[in-house]
Amino acid sequence: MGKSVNPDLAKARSQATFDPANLTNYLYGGPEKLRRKRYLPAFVFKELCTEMSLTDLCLIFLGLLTHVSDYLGLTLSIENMAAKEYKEEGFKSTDDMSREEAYEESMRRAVYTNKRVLQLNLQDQEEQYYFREIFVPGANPFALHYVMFKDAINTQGTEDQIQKWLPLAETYAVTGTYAQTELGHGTFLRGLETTAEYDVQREEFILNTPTITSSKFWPGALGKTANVAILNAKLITKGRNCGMQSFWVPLRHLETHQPLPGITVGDIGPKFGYHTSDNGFLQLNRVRIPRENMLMRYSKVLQDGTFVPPENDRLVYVPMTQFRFVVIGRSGWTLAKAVTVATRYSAVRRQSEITPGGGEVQILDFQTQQHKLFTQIASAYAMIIAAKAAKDLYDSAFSKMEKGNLEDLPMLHALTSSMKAFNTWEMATGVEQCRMACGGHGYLLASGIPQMYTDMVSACTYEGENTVMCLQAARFLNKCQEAANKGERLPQLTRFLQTSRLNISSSLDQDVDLNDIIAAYEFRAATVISEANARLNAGLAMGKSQSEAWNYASQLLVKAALAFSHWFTVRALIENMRGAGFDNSTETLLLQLAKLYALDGMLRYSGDFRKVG
Ligand SMILES: CCCCCCCCCCCCCCCCC/C=C/C(=O)SCCNC(=O)CCNC(=O)[C@H](O)C(C)(C)COP(=O)(O)OP(=O)(O)OC[C@H]1O[C@@H](n2cnc3c(N)ncnc32)[C@H](O)[C@@H]1OP(=O)(O)O
Ligand SMILES: Cc1cc2nc3c(=O)[nH]c(=O)nc-3n(C[C@H](O)[C@H](O)[C@H](O)COP(=O)(O)OP(=O)(O)OC[C@H]3O[C@@H](n4cnc5c(N)ncnc54)[C@H](O)[C@@H]3O)c2cc1C
Repeated sequence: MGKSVNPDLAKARSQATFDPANLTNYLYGGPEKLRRKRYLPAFVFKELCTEMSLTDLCLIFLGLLTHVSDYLGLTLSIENMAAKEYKEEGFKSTDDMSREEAYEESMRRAVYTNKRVLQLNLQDQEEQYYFREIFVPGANPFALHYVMFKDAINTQGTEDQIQKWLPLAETYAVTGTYAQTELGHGTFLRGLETTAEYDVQREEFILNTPTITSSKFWPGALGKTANVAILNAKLITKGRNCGMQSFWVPLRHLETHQPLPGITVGDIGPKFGYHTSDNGFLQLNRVRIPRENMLMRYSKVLQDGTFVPPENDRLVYVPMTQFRFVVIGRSGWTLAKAVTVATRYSAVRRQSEITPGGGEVQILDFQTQQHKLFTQIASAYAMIIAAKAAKDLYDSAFSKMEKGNLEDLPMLHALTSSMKAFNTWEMATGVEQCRMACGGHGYLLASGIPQMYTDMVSACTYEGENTVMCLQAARFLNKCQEAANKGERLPQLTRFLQTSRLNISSSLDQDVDLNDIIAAYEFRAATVISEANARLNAGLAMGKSQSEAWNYASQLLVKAALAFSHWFTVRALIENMRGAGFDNSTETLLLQLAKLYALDGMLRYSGDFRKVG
């Protein structure tokens, strides 16, 4: 079955002034990674789609080779193709299913992909993700298992604990979740009420959710899927509260999957999106676990109940920081998918005339449609590239941390917190703009865009509510501003607070200089951070306490964190586009895209930029 390309789409593509393969290779990390990424889904569909002819498959494969943008769209049609041919009970779209049926269908697909990942020995996390994403396009019931559950074991467990537990997770002998949030507290971790009291006689912890508000509430996979949790609770030993620690807590019987004694678990009910994730609740009624079940990489409880504190009590937060990086990256790719669908649609949708009597035009010809979409294409590239830049910083800092050097932890926390907030808010706005750019058809679930929005917009809340994350980043930025005020040495990432000057050479009648763009964003960030610091100090001068003055300045502090992230993103985009070794035509285009992104940002935040001249 040959798949003919719509002539309007073909025409639009034929006008490209660059070779998409250059970009695709860059975005996916090189030709070999890209080949693997494309091979995996085609391999699976060939295996699954009993009646799909080899010709079809070659067409798919060729289709994947030509246009990355088309790849995503084609993926959706492959999935539909597979929908008819799926070998087992049939591969049905979950759009028309009840929540129960949708969960079961997603679970069926996820279990299939889990088995195949093991049989194919796919070690690389990205390859695993690509393989799964095709088959479980919405929320994957195993998402917590794949990421936070295993990351917590790897980052909080001792070597012995990793040796013991990680193989169980890797082979799905257990299915895990990360249970931290409670009904009464999600943001304020020091307010968590679940207790883990050490019984020195039996060398066990007694886990308890003493109040209704202490019930664990929200963790993914808790409703039905998970049989073990990495659970965060307040450690009490020798009568002393030793703060939040992590514990390996069996929840359900490994054979019968029934809740274990003292455990009450269930699903929290329908949500705005993320329908195929069974977010759940958990109550613990004096459940006992052995002392060895506390994750003791950084802090320990000795047999006699002595608490050995961590070198830094923030190390228990590392799994959240790690996952914020995943969210930062996924935000850009989610927007990339949405704007790919909307742009392809805009090439094939003909509606209205530009010239009366001239016939209906491709809606992509309207300037307003181009503005809606091209700014989002630019934003998707900016977020993907800034996420790579942030991850490079993270990797270098994390390798130092693993050797015990924690000096970069505050910078890392500030960067992940602010970028997670910035990227997810920008993604949410951008995906919604793409949906609306498709008119009525964008409102159809079949377009794929509504689910992208309803699933991923939750990232503005989970992993640290965005406002709270901005305020966390602002703590670091404000400290840096105070140090700058005293002429002290600053961390590399914030030295611009001392050096940024506004000496723009560009004039309005010439093409703007890219260095001027970076300077403008840097100066805007420095100015907003300085203003927030001044507001905080003004609050103190008015006699407010430190916390009251913080609250008094908090709106500006949030703006400071977002201005910092915007600068980091613009700088990463321009510097990576200039240094990526593209051929001239591709580099020219990408720098145009970078300018579009930066100048659109100046228009959207024109108050800031006009204020700083
Ligand atoms: C293409 C390939 C991709 C590969 C893989 C992709 C797969 C996955 C795809 C996507 C799948 C999607 C699945 C998503 C499922 C959803 C999962 C969601 C999980 C969760 O939501 S888990 C729960 C998250 N909860 C939170 O984040 C809670 C937020 N609250 C807090 O962190 C804290 O309460 C606080 C930070 C807000 C406040 O902390 P505290 O009370 O201690 O008070 P302070 O503000 O005074 O902070 C004290 C000092 O500690 C520092 N600090 C705080 N946090 C950290 C940290 N994380 N790291 C380092 N330092 C930290 C503060 O800065 C303070 O220090 P200071 O020096 O005094 O400033
Ligand atoms: C889809 C989804 C999946 C999730 N998965 C998990 C999971 O697997 N495991 C898990 O443990 N948790 C999970 N969560 C819970 C998530 O981590 C929390 O919802 C999140 O941390 C926010 O906490 P909260 O819900 O208590 O909101 P709140 O903190 O109550 O936020 C409500 C409002 O209060 C404001 N606010 C709160 N504190 C401050 C402050 N200090 N300063 C200014 N404003 C403030 C916020 O900005 C927000 O506007 C998930 C949530 C969702 C939506």
